[in-house]
Formats: sequence, C-alpha cells, structure tokens
Amino acid sequence: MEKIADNRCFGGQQQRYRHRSEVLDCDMTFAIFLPPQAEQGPVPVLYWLSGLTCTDENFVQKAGAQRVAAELGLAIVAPDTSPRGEGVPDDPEGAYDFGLGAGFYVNATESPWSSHYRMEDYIRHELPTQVAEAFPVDSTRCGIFGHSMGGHGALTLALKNPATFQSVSAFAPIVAPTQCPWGEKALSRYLGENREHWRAYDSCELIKTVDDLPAAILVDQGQDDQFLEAQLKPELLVEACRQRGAKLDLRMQPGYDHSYFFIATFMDEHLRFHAKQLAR
Ligand SMILES: N[C@@H](CCC(=O)N[C@@H](CS)C(=O)NCC(=O)O)C(=O)O
Repeated sequence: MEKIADNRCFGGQQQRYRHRSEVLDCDMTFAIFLPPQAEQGPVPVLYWLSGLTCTDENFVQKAGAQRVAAELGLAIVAPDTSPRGEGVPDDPEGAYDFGLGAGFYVNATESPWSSHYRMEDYIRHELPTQVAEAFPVDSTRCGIFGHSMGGHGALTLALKNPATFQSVSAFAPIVAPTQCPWGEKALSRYLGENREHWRAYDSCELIKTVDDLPAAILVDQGQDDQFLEAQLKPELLVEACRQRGAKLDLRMQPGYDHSYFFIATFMDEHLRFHAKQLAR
C-alpha cells in the first residue's frame, strides 16, 4: 500500500492510498479520513460509496464530512467506483453509466466484465481487510453509506452483510435497479439477461428476503432531484419496508437536487446517525 496524499484536516488526517487489488486484478486508489481520536486507539469506521462518474476524490472534496467526523471520532473510507487501468474494459461507447466509474458494487458474471468488475467482493472483503491491517480502526464497529449508485451499494451490502456493516444510510439511492434504466442497463450487462440473478442486487427485493434487517435505515432524497421519478423511485423502498416491517426514515427534502450540495447539507446528520448506531 502506497501513500499518495496526506493532509491535516480538523485535527485528523485526510489521506489517499494506492494499493493492489487481487479481487479486481488492478491497482486501486482509496481515501481515508482518520479523526484525531485515532491517535489514541481504534475508532469506528464508515465506508462511503460514491455514485456514477465519481472516483475516491469527489466525496473527500465536496461532502464536507471531515469536521463532524473529527468531532465524533469516525474514520471514513471512500473507495473508487469501479476497477481502473490498463486492461480494464469500459463501455464501448464510453457512456457515463456503465463500465469505468459505474461498477454498481456487483460481482459481474458476464464476459468481458467478470475478470475485473467484482466490486461487491472488493468492498465487503478485500478493502476492509486491508484497511483493518493498516489503520487504527475498530472493524467490529463499521457502517456503510453512499449516494445514488453508491446508495444502492450501501443498502444492498448492508442487507447482505449485517455482521460486517452494522449501520446504513443513503443519499438519493437507486433503491430498485431491477426497475429503472440505469440498473437495467448495468445488471443486464454485468450479470446477463436472466433477471432472477439481478434480485441479489436490488434492495427492495433483499428487504423482503433477508433474515436480519438493519435496526434503522436513514435515507435523504432531494425533491427536485432530476433522477427522482425515472431512476431513484424511493416509494418502492417505502413499500418494501412497509411490507416487511423494516424501520426506514425517508426524508424528502424540498428544493434539493442530486448534487453534492444536497449531500453536504445533510452529511452531519448522517454521521451522527451512524455514530449513534455504532456506539456501545
Ligand atoms: N454525468 C451525469 C450525471 C452523473 C451524476 O449526477 N453523478 C453523480 C452521482 S450519480 C455525482 O456525484 N457526480 C459527480 C460529482 O458531482 O462530483 C449526467 O450528465 O447526467
């Protein structure tokens, strides 16, 4: 693991690393914020999953999470959104919503994607293992959150791995990728045309079937989000949670769009939500 940036920030350190991912078969970069409390001992850790077109840098520069993370003593890891580099295939037309920057946090099964696009295993196993070895984080207190495609990633990973991720929240998540154009495009190519295989990557489907539900799910959604009706469809998550009796706090935020200005506005409340869930 090679450190490629290190800046003091609110008494902690905002750092960036390059490392080898065997799972993705390429080199990857990720960001980590270490709060001041990490100098004294292991701190709880949150994983932030970004949306389409992002790298590990968008969140670090635009979400404004460091001040309150430093106050609460939370580390935050922000991975990239897809495998990258020489030999990693991209969308043939260079579209923004598939291929590079659009890994959708799935393990692809279809050629040519399956050799590198294994973001689910990267996020749930390989990256947390390497982070736990290299940094003073307490992996028994670990949460996950994200935006849009990353909100989908956070919800599905938390629902499938409740022992690993004990708290979950999302900003403008794609809640049902089996029922929207972004998801249908990505899942049909990464996983093939059999829609049965897509269900393992749809939070609304998972909520109906998983054994252990999260104690609470916090979701913020801008009411003026340009992707709200066609892609995000939070009403499907509300209905799935209602049917299963899952505890969802969906907050529709009037006037807010899909951008990091929206995310930054409510970031503090998400960090406090996770700190409370992970406190013991
Ligand atoms: N580029 C796309 C929009 C993609 C988009 O909105 N990406 C969101 C995540 S889904 C984002 O966070 N973009 C990067 C940024 O704002 O820093 C378009 O033209 O429609």
